[in-house]
Amino acid sequence: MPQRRRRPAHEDLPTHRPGIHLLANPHVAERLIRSCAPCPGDLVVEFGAGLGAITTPLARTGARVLAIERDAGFARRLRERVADEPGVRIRVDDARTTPLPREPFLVAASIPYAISSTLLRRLLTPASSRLRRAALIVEWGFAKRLTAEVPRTRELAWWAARFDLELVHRIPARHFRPVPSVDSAHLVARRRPGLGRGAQAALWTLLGAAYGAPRTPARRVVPRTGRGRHRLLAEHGIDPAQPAGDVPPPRWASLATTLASDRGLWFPPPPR
Ligand SMILES: C[S@@+](CC[C@H](N)C(=O)[O-])C[C@H]1O[C@@H](n2cnc3c(N)ncnc32)[C@H](O)[C@@H]1O
Repeated sequence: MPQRRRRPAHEDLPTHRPGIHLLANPHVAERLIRSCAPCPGDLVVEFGAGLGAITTPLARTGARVLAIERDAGFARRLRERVADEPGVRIRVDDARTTPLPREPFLVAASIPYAISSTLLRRLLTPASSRLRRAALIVEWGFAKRLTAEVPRTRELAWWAARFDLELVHRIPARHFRPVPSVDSAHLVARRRPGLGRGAQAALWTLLGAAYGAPRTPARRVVPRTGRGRHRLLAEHGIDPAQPAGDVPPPRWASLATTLASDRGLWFPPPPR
């Protein structure tokens, strides 16, 4: 039987909302969802669901979808669009304050540029975050800053040490309606395995020392252990004379794992 064609979400844009750019290319949404890689039953949170350009294909993966949308008008229309998708829950709420799941979760979202930093801080900063993986559409320049080999701030370094941040591809502005003035990026954050509580505490302390005095040689920001600082740093691919602020965060994470196993050291807990 011929299927009725579902109108693309952006064609339903009721009135122009300033600063809101809906995704108009379904291939971009499909690629985003593939990189999020949900299995049936996984919980996927979508922030800023709009009219469902991502929500609808996401629901078809069999994942449980929690769609957060602040605009009640959008949420009402989205509810109609996904009425026959039992796995979708819509919550009218602000992504900056809505409670995050206590169970492990994934994220797939095209997030409003204005709240990108706030939202990523909620997802990536707390050591207690249950986020496993996030596939995001963000502003191009923001994605470049996030994925720099050596980030500019301690917080960005904290994210990059605990998550593999991959800039998958550039998304030209023409794939959105209305067309924004800048391009976007498809970004994926995958939690790096094996960084336990103690290692996270050591990492937070190392980054504090490195970013507090970025021109200081790396050997000076590392606590004394029985093993000799030069050897210890070299084992983790860090040149002891290198400025501490130039060390790529995954190397600090690797060193933190070793320091955490030293019973003579104690590190204050990282942000919860
Ligand atoms: C870039 S659009 C993306 C919409 C849809 N996901 C798409 O790809 O077409 C961002 C969406 O986030 C919503 N939004 C903006 N600020 C929000 C906030 N603080 N909390 C939740 N949703 C928000 C907007 O109403 C809009 O629907």
